[in-house]
Amino acid sequence: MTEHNYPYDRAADALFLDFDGTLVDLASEPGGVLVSPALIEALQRLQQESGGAIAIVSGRPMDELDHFLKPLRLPLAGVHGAERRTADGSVVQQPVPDASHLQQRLQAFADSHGLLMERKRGAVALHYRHQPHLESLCIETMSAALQQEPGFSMLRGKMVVEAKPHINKGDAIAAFMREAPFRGRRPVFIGDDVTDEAGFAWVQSEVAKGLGIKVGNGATQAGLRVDNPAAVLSLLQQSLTRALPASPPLLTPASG
Ligand SMILES: O=P(O)(O)OC[C@H]1O[C@H](O[C@H]2O[C@H](CO)[C@@H](O)[C@H](O)[C@H]2O)[C@H](O)[C@@H](O)[C@@H]1O
Repeated sequence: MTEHNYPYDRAADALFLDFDGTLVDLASEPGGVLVSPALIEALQRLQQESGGAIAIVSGRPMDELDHFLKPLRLPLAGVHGAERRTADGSVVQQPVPDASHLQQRLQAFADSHGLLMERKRGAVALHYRHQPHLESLCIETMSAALQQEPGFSMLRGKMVVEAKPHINKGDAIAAFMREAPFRGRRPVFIGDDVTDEAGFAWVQSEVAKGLGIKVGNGATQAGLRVDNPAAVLSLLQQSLTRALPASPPLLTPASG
């Protein structure tokens, strides 16, 4: 890997990180993810040594991200960008449609099928990890419910189907990139899921000229690929300790 395509340079780049499946391994329940002290330490040092140009961009609400990442207070985008905390600590809430009817309707469906439903501000997630055979039914039910509820987009993730406002992770990263200390840097986004493709598309656009790094298998438009959250942590740790370039084995071309 040459210096030119070095995957992340803390002095010159702005780093955007997805949470589930990227920084932490997926768990059977949303509350069950484990955050290692080594990850907290790496993120803390990166925040200090990158001039604060690091943010988490997640489908989760920001209060959950704060909970899992405590004692860190990082810039955050939650609910796929519907809410953001900027580097100076200001909170920006995007206007979102009222999700209460949708949540009510889906709660009845979830209860009757023993599914887990997550309520978020302006969004709702229907999890079928414990009942994968109900995937099609969940997608059909969400799709039908959204016919009655304009203002939401349907988004499929890992064992989950979500309704969220018409905003995506690309919009959230673009908003950070208009602000200090991100402005003027090259955006690098690391993510693992279909929900991260909008982020890859934006960072690799002609406007942003950045880099997307996909975690794990699956089709992607990201330029590079890394194996799993453990390898992401190694990449973050390497970027703290090594001069350019980092050792190549962690990253491979994503090729589709
Ligand atoms: O954008 P992300 O940070 O990747 O968040 C996406 C969704 O992550 C969570 O669900 C996923 O992780 C759970 C814990 O590992 C897992 O049980 C579930 O099957 C996954 O879909 C979270 O619960 C959602 O709200 C996020 O949108």
